[in-house]
Amino acid sequence: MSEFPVSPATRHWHSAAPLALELGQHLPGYTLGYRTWGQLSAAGDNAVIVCHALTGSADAAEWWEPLFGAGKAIDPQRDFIVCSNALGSCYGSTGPASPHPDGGHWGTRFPKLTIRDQVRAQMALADALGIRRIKLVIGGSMGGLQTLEWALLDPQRVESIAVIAASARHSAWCISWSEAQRLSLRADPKFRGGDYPREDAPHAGLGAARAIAMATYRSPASLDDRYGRANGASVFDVHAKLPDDFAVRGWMQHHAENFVRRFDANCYLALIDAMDQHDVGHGRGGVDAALSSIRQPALIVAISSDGLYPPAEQELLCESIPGAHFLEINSRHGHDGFLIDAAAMERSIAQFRGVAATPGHGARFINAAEVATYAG
Ligand SMILES: CC(=O)SCCNC(=O)CCNC(=O)[C@H](O)C(C)(C)COP(=O)(O)OP(=O)(O)OC[C@H]1O[C@@H](n2cnc3c(N)ncnc32)[C@H](O)[C@@H]1OP(=O)(O)O
Ligand SMILES: N[C@@H](CCO)C(=O)O
Repeated sequence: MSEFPVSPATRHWHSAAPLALELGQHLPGYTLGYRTWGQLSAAGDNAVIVCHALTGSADAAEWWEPLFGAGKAIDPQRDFIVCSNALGSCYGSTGPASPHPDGGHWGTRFPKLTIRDQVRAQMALADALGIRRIKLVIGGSMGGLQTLEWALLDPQRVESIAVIAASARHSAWCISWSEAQRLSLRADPKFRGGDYPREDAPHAGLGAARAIAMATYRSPASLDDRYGRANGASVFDVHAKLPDDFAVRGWMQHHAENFVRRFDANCYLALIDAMDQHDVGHGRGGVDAALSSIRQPALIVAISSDGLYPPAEQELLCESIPGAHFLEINSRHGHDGFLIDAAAMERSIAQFRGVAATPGHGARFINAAEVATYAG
């Protein structure tokens, strides 16, 4: 069982069958922590799969609360909703922090994963739950990368996808930020090449990596609104003792300190490595060939201020996936807008699913043909 904060509602499914991994190794059985909401229909055809972001968990109804509920885009009265913790993470699923079959933890023995491996594990869980048709796969950020792979790996079962704040392949920009985080983590002498004792983990390095990531998840306007000099005294932390105790420093330190209590360093590396490997075109004749083979209705959502996966990357997805719809959320919060401003896309997702008439407030909803002329 995980020492990290797994909600009591999380259930655990164990596969005794090994998982052959894309990069050549295998897992000799694995566990996925997962949660469900609603009832699976007798025909097994009303599933919705929710895929979480890098540090998320199976608790989708909590971190994506604005999308969930009666009459909402994701409705437990209509849908059988499944969210599983990603393989490689530490909220109930097998990852580097999990026990190794031969004793101790997997740690540096954990094999290299890809986004496709994570999705294949989720597909096996869907099989075990008796799911025959999936009405929608939806996810943001890492969850969006998984959603694209779901469409390509399980085309017979997946009926539609909603891909949010994601890209066809990880950009050099994203990979460079991952590397800055790896360098910070590895610079902590307590990291010890990944073979750190559980009770003396590299918290300084992991916290620094999270602080770097937090800046990339927001936008200049978002941080300035909250902590900028125009806000006068609020530029300084409420607990400021020194003239340079800027509030934004306090915010970053707070996130760094919180994160090391809820995440494992090797799991973090496993997940960012998997994200950096992401390329839907790999082994499929290139990005355009892969995307143009997607036959399911697709909703591609961009966050207007996302500097990490900028809207141009979602426009590219939309241009290559036949008939895809492009939606831009007006959010000042950058990449994290898909969490912080989730309410702004709820009606549009409902409309895409055919359960609401209008796209709602705070979002533009345009057809693929219009993307070429879309000026932001
Ligand atoms: C088991 C799990 O937790 S995993 C499942 C949930 N987590 C996820 O899905 C991961 C993704 N989540 C996130 O990245 C974030 O939580 C978000 C994006 C959803 C929410 O972001 P926001 O609500 O905007 O929070 P924000 O980044 O402003 O941080 C607020 C925190 O910073 C603190 N803070 C803000 N300014 C300062 C400051 N100057 N000094 C110190 N602390 C500060 C606040 O007190 C608050 O603390 P709290 O979270 O302990 O209550
Ligand atoms: N803030 C989110 C988004 C990362 O893409 C997370 O930590 O999972």
